Amino acid sequence: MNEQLIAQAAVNSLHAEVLLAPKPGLVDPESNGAHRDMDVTTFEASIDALEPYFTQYLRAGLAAKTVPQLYQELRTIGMDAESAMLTATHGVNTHRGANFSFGFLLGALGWLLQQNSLHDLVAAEFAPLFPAVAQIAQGVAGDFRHLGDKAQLSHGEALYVKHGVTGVRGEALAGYPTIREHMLPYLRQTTTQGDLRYLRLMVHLMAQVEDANLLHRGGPAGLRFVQDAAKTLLHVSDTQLPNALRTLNAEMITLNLSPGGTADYLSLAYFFDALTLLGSQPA
Ligand SMILES: CC(C)(COP(=O)(O)OP(=O)(O)OC[C@H]1O[C@@H](n2cnc3c(N)ncnc32)[C@H](O[C@H]2O[C@H](COP(=O)(O)OP(=O)(O)OP(=O)(O)O)[C@@H](O)[C@H]2O)[C@@H]1O)[C@@H](O)C(=O)NCCC(=O)NCCS
Ligand SMILES: Nc1ncnc2[nH]cnc12
Repeated sequence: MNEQLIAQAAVNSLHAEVLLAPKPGLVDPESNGAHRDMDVTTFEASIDALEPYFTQYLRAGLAAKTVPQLYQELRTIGMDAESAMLTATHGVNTHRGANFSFGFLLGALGWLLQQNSLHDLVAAEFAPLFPAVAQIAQGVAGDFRHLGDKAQLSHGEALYVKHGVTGVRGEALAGYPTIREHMLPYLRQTTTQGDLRYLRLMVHLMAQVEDANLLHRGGPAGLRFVQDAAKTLLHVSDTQLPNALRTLNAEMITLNLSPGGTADYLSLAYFFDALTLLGSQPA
C-alpha cells in the first residue's frame, strides 16, 4: 500500500471537516461558530503546516522496532508538528487535538502495516488498530502526574485536576472507544452518503462525546446543553436538519460553546471512510 495515499487521505480529511457545513459552534464556510480568532483560511493554513508531519507519523510506525521507541518518536514529531501549526496560525489552536489523535492513529497504522495489509485491516474492521494505539500511547499517562508542580496547566490538564476528565489523552490510552464503539458502527450501518452522512454522525457524536472543549468553555452545564440539544436533533428529518443545525449554531455562539473534540472525530470519520475505500481496492 502506498504510504503517501494514506497520509494524503488523512490530510484530505482535515480539509473535508472544516468545509462541512453547518456545524454548530464550529468553523465552516457559513460561520466561524463560537470563534473570534479563526476562520476557514486559518484551518487551511494549519493543514498545510501539518501535512509533512502526517507522512512522518506513518513512516515512523512503518520503521519502528519497538513500541516505546515508536511512542518517543511520535511525541517528538507531534511537538514539532504542533509548533509548526501554531506558527502557521499565529498562535491560534486549530488542530492540537487532531494532530495528537492523527499522530497516534497514523503511527499505530504504520506499525500494523509492517505485518498486515490495509485490505486485511479493513476486513477486520480495524479491530487491531485500537489496542495498538492504547499500547503505543501508554507514555501519555505520565502527562497526568506531577501536575501540581506545573505553573501553567493546559486546558486538558486543568480539566483533569478540576473534574478528573482525561479528554483526548484518555481516549488514546483506552484505544479510542469513541471511534470503536460509536463512530465505526455508525459508519458501517448507515447508507447515507455526502454531507448528510457526516452531519448525522456529528449529531450522534455531539450527543455522546465528553468534549473537553465544551467543558472548558461552558463547564458541565455547557456540555450537557449540547448533548441534550444533539439528542433532540437525532429525530429531525434530513430536510430539516441543516436549518436546525443553524439554529443551534446561533445558540452556541451566544453561549460561547464549540465542540472541538467532535470536530476532530469528524475528520477521523472522513479518514476511516477513505481507508476503507483504499483497502477495498486491489493491492
Ligand atoms: C495532548 C495535547 C492535545 C494536550 O492538550 P490539552 O492538555 O489541552 O488536552 P485536551 O484539552 O484534553 O484536548 C486537547 C484537544 O483535543 C480535542 N478534544 C477535546 N475533547 C476530546 C475528546 N473527548 N476526544 C478527542 N479529542 C478531544 C480538542 O481539540 C480540538 O479543539 C481545538 C479547537 O477548539 P478550541 O475550543 O478553539 O480550543 P482552544 O483554543 O484550546 O480553546 P479556546 O482558548 O479557544 O477557548 C483543537 O485543538 C482541535 O483539535 C481539544 O482542544 C497535546 O497538545 C500535546 O500534548 N501535544 C504534544 C504533541 C503530541 O503529543 N503529539 C502526539 C502525536 S502522537
Ligand atoms: N471546524 C472546526 N471549528 C472549530 N474547532 C475545530 N477543531 C477542529 N475543527 C474545528
